[in-house]
Amino acid sequence: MSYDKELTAARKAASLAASLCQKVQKALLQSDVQWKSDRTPVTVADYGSQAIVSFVLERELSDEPLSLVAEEDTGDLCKDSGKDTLQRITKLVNETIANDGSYGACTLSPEDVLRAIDSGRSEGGSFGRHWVLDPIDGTKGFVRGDQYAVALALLHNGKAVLGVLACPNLPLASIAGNAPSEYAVGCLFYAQVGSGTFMQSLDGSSPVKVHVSDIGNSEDASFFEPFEKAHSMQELTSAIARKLGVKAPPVRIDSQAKYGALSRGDGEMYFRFPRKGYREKIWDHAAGCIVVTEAGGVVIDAAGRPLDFSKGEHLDSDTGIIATNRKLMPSILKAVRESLEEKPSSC
Ligand SMILES: Nc1ncnc2c1ncn2[C@@H]1O[C@H](COP(=O)(O)OS(=O)(=O)O)[C@@H](OP(=O)(O)O)[C@H]1O
Ligand SMILES: [Mg+2]
Repeated sequence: MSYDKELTAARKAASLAASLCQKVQKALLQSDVQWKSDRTPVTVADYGSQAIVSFVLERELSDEPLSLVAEEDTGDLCKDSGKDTLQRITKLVNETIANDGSYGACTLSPEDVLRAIDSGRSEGGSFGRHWVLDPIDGTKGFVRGDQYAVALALLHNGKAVLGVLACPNLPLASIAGNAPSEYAVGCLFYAQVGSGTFMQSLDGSSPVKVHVSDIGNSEDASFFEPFEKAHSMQELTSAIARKLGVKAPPVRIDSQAKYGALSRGDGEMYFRFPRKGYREKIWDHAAGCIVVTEAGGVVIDAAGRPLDFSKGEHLDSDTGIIATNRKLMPSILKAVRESLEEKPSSC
């Protein structure tokens, strides 16, 4: 089955959302950042990005009802204190649509923007088609001025069948070895089941097919992990790396830009071990997972199982996530198992 039409719409949606995010990040105002009840930040760009993606998918795929599982909702924007923020988001969304030019004189009202954001309230599940969106993955990185991604995937009967990652600050050339890059930035990765993974620049260069690294000796391999210490146990990942004889220091970058970088061979492994009790969300992995697997890689949990996106908004894995190439996976799983057995149970 082909998802060409859906992929074209997803690339357009993620690219437009990324351009809104770039504009906000360049001149971020203090009032653009708010804190959610789970003590994570949300910005006008997270909301604007979600509204744009929902708008573009509705417009481009109008022959099917949109089911969207997305991170943000309008709870805080509907309060009186959210009115100015909603005006700012509406302006950003309309400017982005006008700049694109393909939707004529279309202008969204604040109510249209609220509706577009709230169309992301679907619960997903194992039947039918569900879009999965993180409008800004790595909001902390976004606020810091670092890496972030717009991550959009389509699930069909519980499986990710296409994924798009827009990474506005990721250099087009390899970031291997954490080397500061003088190259242009702004990458769009996309994959469709059975068709491989491609990367192009966000400003529209011709796509190139990408492939994960084929290094099979872990001593020559390097690994990615979350930038934020609170998102993964760095003492555990360094123990795993020691067992594998990895010499290179960890490459710590925010968001699913890690999956994108891995898919083109900038590094060989991505280790993610949240602390006990944290439940992973499908929008933090669905797009990245298909981008890596279609590039020849593997993404599994620490128990060796493929990620299951069919259970609603959460992944049922609570053991950690590993992405790598096929050659390295067996030795990594062994090192992970041993390191988890040695780990103090308080972690
Ligand atoms: N405690 C904890 N443990 C693990 N993961 C968490 C945790 N808290 C948040 N999150 C989720 O992490 C998303 C950011 O992605 P990363 O962890 O890969 O990036 S980072 O380098 O740490 O910033 C981040 O995505 P966004 O909220 O979209 O930014 C969260 O979904
Ligand atoms: Mg987010």
